[in-house]
Amino acid sequence: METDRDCYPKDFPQLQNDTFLRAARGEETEHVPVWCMRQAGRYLPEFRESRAGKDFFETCQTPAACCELTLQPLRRFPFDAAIIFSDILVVPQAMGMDVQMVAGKGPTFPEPLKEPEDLQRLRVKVDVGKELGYVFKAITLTRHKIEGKVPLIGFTGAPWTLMSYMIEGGGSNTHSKAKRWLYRHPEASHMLLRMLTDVIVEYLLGQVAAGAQALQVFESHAGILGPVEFKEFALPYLRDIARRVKDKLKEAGQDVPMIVFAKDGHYALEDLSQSHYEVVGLDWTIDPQSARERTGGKVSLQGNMDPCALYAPKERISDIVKKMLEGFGTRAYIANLGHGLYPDMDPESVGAFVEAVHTHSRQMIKQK
Ligand SMILES: Cc1c2[nH]c(c1CCC(=O)O)Cc1[nH]c(c(CCC(=O)O)c1C)Cc1[nH]c(c(CCC(=O)O)c1C)Cc1[nH]c(c(CCC(=O)O)c1C)C2
Repeated sequence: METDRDCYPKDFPQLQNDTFLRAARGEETEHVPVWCMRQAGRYLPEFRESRAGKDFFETCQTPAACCELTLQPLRRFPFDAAIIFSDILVVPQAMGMDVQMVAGKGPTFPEPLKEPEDLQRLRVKVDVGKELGYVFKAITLTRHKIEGKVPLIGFTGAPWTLMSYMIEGGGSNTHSKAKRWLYRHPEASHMLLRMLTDVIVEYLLGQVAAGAQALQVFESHAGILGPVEFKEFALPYLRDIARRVKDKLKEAGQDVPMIVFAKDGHYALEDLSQSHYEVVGLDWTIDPQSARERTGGKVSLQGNMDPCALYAPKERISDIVKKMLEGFGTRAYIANLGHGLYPDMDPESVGAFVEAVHTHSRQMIKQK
C-alpha cells in the first residue's frame, strides 16, 4: 500500500548496489553492471497480466502501476539498475498534443503537426510539475519501494525524436514528413526543437528532484538523419540539455550521470562522446573496440548486444557476451542490449544474458 512517506522525495532507503553509478563515472567495479532497455515489458507474463485491458497512457499516469511494472524485472533478474516505467511520448502530451496507444499500431497522434502554423497549437509555457507530476510521483514511490537495491534511471526522448513523432503522427519507415520540415521549414524546426528542449530540461530536473539517480536521453531516430542534419538538428539540443541539466544540478551540489543513446547514430560517435554526457549508449551496429577507439576513453560506454542474440541457445549467449566484454573491456562499461527487448523473447534468455555478464566480468576483473 502507498503510504504518506512514499509520496515524499526524502529519506530514501540507502543504495546497496552502486555498481552501475560507478561504471557510469568510469570507476573500478567488481563486476560489469547490466540492465536492459525495455526490461519492463511485454516479454514478462506478469507485465502482460498487469497491463491486460488497461489503457497504456492511463497506466503511465498511475504511479502505483508504474512502480509495480518497474519492479517486476528486478524480482526475476539481478539487474544492476531499474528504469522507471513510462514513455517518451508523455512530453508531447504535456505540450498539449493528444497521443493514443492503438492496439497493433503503436502510439498514434490523431492530429499531428502538419505546417509551421500548427506550432501555435502547442502550449507556450508548459507547467511541467502540473502536466508530468504523475511521472515524478511514480519515481518517488519507486525509490521507496525499490528499497535501495539498485539505482533508478529516469529518461526522456530527445528533441529530434519527439519532433519526428509529433509530425509523423506515429511510427514511420521513412520519416519523410518530419524530414520535410527540416529541409523546407528549418526555422520552424529549430523553434520546435527549442520548445522541446526547454520542456525536457525541466522534466529531467523534476525527475532528479523526485529521486532519479541517473538519466537517459533516447535519440531513437538518429539513424533517420545523416551526419550533416544530425549536427544541425539533433546534436546542439542534446548538448544543450546535458549542459543545462548539469549546471542546475551543480548549483544544488548534485551529480547525476547522464546517458545519451542515439540509435544508429554511429556516424556521430566522436561528437556524442564530447557532449557532456558521462555515458554513450550504443546499438549493435558498431564494433565495441572501434567504439572505444573513436570515443578516446573520454566516456563510459553502454550496450550493445543485438537483442536478437537472445534467440540463441544459452551457451551461445554466454559466448557472445564474453566476446562483447573482451571488446569493451570491464572498466567504464555498462552492459546492455543495442535496443529494447522484444515481446516474444524468453525471460530465461534474459536471465542467461545477465548471468553471463556477471560471471564473465567477475572472472576478467579477478584475472587483471
Ligand atoms: C512497454 C512499452 C513502453 N512503451 C510502449 C510499450 C509497449 C506497449 C505495451 O506493452 O503495453 C509503447 C511504445 N512507445 C513507443 C513505441 C515505438 C513506436 C514506433 O516508433 O513504432 C512503442 C511501441 C515510443 C517509444 N518509447 C520509448 C522509446 C525510446 C526507446 C526506443 O527507442 O525504443 C520510444 C521510441 C521509451 C520507453 N517506453 C517504455 C519504456 C519503459 C521502461 C523500460 O524500458 O523498461 C521506455 C524507456 C514503455
